[in-house]
Amino acid sequence: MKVLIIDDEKNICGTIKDIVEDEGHEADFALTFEDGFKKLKEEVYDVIFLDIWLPDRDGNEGLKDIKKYFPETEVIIISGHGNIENAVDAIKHGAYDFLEKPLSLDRIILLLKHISDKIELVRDLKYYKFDLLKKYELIGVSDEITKLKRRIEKIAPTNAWVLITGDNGTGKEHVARLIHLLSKRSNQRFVELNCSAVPSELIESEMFGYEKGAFTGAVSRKIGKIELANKGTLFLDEVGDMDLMMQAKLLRVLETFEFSRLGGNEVIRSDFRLISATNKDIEKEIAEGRFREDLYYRINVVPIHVPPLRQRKVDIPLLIDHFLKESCYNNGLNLKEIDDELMELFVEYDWPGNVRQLKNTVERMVVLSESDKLTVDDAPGFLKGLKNDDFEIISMGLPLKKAKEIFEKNYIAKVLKSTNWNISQSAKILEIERTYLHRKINQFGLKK
Ligand SMILES: Nc1ncnc2c1ncn2[C@@H]1O[C@H](COP(=O)(O)OP(=O)(O)OP(=O)(O)O)[C@@H](O)[C@H]1O
Repeated sequence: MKVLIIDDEKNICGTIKDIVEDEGHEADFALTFEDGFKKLKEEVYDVIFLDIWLPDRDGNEGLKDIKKYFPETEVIIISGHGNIENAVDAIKHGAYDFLEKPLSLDRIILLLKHISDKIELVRDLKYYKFDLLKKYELIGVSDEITKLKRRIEKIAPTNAWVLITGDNGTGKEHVARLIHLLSKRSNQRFVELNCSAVPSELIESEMFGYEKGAFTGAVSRKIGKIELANKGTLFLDEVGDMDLMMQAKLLRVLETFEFSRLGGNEVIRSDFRLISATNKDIEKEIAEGRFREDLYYRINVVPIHVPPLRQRKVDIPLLIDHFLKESCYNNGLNLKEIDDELMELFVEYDWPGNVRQLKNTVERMVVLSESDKLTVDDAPGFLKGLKNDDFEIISMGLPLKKAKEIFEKNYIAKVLKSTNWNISQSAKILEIERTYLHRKINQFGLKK
């Protein structure tokens, strides 16, 4: 650490400087506030020992200036005997602690140790947060993703409740975690409850927790997710799958922020920010009587829609690049590349399982392939369209003409492969003219 001592008594400066240096830190001193403030503008100091009685500036006023311009620097006030009230006041204005004259060697050492631990902790936390922000960065340059990023940046620092919609694997949880990380609650917990993975009889105890003996098997108290999310973010994934009885119970908590653990009487308050996600069309669920309209209006303050990957194909190469780097790094492998032909296949495909399917496909190929350059040969069948189930490549949502074309291309490729590219034989099987087959081969860009 770098320490500055501001005191008009030279021997006090000298004593503290020696102790600080003995503890392995760097120290410097100034005999006037003006001189000290000048040094602060020139160097970054972690700690300042500041005399409360200085000839050129009242210590408390000086403290306010320091905290205003250098808020991260910790200030320890040095007060004379009988000045404790002033020192206490200084703590209210942001001083870390105070030292009384005559100075105690042990106390200075202890204060230095506490501040250095604190700085290390803050630094670790910053690195940890930086890692998390990198992990949950939204990869993509499409208009859709750019708009999404802008919306997230705008709403994340507010306390507004968010409902994220989108198909499976589009990145709804990814977005929810990013909102939390960019929010003022990011130092608190992000608590996830998947409403579809938990059987409905268990969901209540997961949500509210229970007291010991609340039911058979409740051998000790369990804190529920709502309570755990106090001061943080509660993420209700697949909220559209929740049954009507649970919806009523949830709505009550969302209106009052109060609940009790199962089998308990104590009323517990929890201050959480709610982010929900669903792949269902909630308005349709409401129309069909499976979702409460009042609950929908509560949870859907800010709607966020994550579009399917097939509507933002320009993002595919970037996502591939990101997942390649990530999975090579995670598996301790050299960085692998994808050749142009394979990249074309990736971009052409419609990814019904969205980003998750793309990520899993890249990971699988990285792990299974021996070479550092991934080619069409490494691609799974559904990408090559050469597997038995040719229909697998025809994703839902395609116009019939496009679907027919994909089928035609794959079927012809398959027949050609089965005859080892004997054109006459293939044309016979397909019951078409050889010239027509040649035209199709050219049209689809088929290669042996
Ligand atoms: N834009 C993106 N950039 C980087 N990674 C992404 C992006 N979108 C999704 N992912 C990654 O893809 C995977 C699937 O995303 P996620 O689990 O958030 O989807 P989901 O919509 O919540 O899925 P489900 O509906 O099945 O719960 C995750 O590993 C996620 O980190």
